[in-house]
Amino acid sequence: PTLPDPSLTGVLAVQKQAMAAGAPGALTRIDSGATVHKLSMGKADRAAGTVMDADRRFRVGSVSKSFTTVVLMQLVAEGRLDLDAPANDYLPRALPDDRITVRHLLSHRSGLWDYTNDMFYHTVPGFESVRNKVFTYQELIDLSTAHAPANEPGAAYSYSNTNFVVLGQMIEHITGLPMATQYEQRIFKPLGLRNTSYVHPRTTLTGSYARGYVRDDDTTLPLVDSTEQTVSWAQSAGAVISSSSDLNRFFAAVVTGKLLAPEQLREMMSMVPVNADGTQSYGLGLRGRELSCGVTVYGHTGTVQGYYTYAFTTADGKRRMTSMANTSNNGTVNSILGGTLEAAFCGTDPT
Ligand SMILES: CC1(C)S[C@@H]2[C@H](NC(=O)CCCC[C@H](NC(=O)C[NH3+])C(=O)[O-])C(=O)N2[C@H]1C(=O)[O-]
Repeated sequence: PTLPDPSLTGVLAVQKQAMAAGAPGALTRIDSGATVHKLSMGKADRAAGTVMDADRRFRVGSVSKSFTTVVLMQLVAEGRLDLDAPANDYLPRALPDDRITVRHLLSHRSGLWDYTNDMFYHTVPGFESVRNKVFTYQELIDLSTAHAPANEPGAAYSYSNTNFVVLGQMIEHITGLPMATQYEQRIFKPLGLRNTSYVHPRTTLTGSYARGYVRDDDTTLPLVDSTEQTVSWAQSAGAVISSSSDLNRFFAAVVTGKLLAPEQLREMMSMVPVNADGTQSYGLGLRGRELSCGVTVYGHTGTVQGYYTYAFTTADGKRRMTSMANTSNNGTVNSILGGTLEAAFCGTDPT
């Protein structure tokens, strides 16, 4: 089906509402065939008064999970591991349950507890206590396995950062190479993603970037500048830095088979509904969203201190959109920002 034209007034209205709800700034980039739309407003740096623009780099949070999945699925294609084998076959230290498979990890069905539930129970104190910390994968996994699992392996979808920390440890254990090298050699370089990097545990962003501001649980307190952090609490689950143009190029490359062989792409895009009305689904390190105009888009969302991200593409890669608001711990902003999907793919304006 041909898509309605994007509604640029709709994107601007969503961004305006996100700022009214507390975001210092917002950006959106839509690539529709050869046409590019770049829309931004507000501030990239509150203290300096620097205005936002759509080319700035930012922390993408869990959009990183789709990058980690591509590396893992390339290893599957190379015969280095089997999706339905026990994860313990490929790890330096066994998880408590041998029944957890590689596929369970990629689809958030392992039941492994998400250690960030405890780590960030109190948002700003939790963040301040880890922002300069460097964790090993094993330290994070041990934080998780100190808790009972959320479900039996394969029995339910329960999103957990732990799954993609285990996958990062697995990839490094199998290949003997750091994730940074894998991302660079298998994705960033081949696609020419010049605004994308994995600099863990370095805390600084380079080039032109947006600063991020996390809101305190006490919303009467000022925003906290959370731009500089190691993101070591997430690593292969959330530490990639990128830009709207690079994320649009990445997801178009994924769905058009530039990075994965047909079999692995089919597996990655095999979506399972994760909400009551089936409009939200999860495949392997990939989210699916069915929109009001009947189109399903594929990509990932991200929430990291100071940054909300939506990065999605149509199945044929012809239209893709990335939007970002530079605040977090503000659910209203996050759900408002999700309105850029309807504007970009269905041409609708927010109510
Ligand atoms: C499933 C999600 C939403 S959470 C998961 C991951 N982000 C995190 O786990 C960070 C959680 C703490 C973020 C922090 N919140 C608190 O501290 C709350 N007390 C804030 O808002 O700055 C990511 O990214 N994913 C999102 C995703 O996949 O969309």
